[in-house]
Amino acid sequence: MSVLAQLLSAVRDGGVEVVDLTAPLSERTPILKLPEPFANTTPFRLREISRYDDRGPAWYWNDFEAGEHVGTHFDAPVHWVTGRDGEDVAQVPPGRLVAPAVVLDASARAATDPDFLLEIEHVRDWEAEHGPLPDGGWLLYRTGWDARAGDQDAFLNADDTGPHTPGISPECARWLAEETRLVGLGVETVGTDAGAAHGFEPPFPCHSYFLGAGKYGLTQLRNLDRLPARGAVLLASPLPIVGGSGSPARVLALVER
Ligand SMILES: O=C(O)C(=O)c1ccccc1S
Ligand SMILES: [Mn+2]
Repeated sequence: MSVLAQLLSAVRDGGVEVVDLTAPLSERTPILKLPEPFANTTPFRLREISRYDDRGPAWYWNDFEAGEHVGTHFDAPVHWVTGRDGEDVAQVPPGRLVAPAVVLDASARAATDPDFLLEIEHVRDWEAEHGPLPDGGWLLYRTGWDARAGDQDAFLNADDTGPHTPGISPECARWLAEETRLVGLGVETVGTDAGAAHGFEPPFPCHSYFLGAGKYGLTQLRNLDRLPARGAVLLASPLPIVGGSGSPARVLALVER
């Protein structure tokens, strides 16, 4: 039996579970809010064209509008100034969209400290227990933040000092981006950087270092608690928007049960 036939058989018999890591996309999907004077993205919105009526008797269809960086979405290198000469989302090689994924669980720390930042030592501790980060793979950073995704205010968790959501320190972001062979970073929060990252050096270090290194980001993931620390295969499916900086994406994980 071919490898692909074995995979399909395993999916059908439950030996391999397909776990959906994608948040539902609707007008209630939380969006990033940048402070003045910066421009902001457009929330997701459906606009009905017809629904089996005189506008179209036998068909239902909609237009939709949304920013590239709304909901569960893919960040391409060109999204950041450090990656301005890199791939746009249509240029990402399809072979890089199927890759191993590991999960680093910091949910307990994030539960007590919404500004928690992952440091190199935390990753080293994870590797000591679970083995090395995967060559050409994704680091999925589990914080439990997906539980807040149904409430924009709770998800962004902002006060008069700005958003407070967990992330990665500049030092750790640089090390992960420039000194490991990861393909990208996936998170549960609204963006790959911590809520306070506008005040870091460099600002938004995960964007700056990962996209500057020709790597990718995935945001607003969910169900990371259903994945093993290592062994899952991640399938990321951004739309190939020509010239685009990213795209809403369906993200699936294959997990052996
Ligand atoms: O890539 C994103 O969705 C994102 O988080 C972002 C977008 C634009 C500006 C800053 C940030 S921090
Ligand atoms: Mn983005």
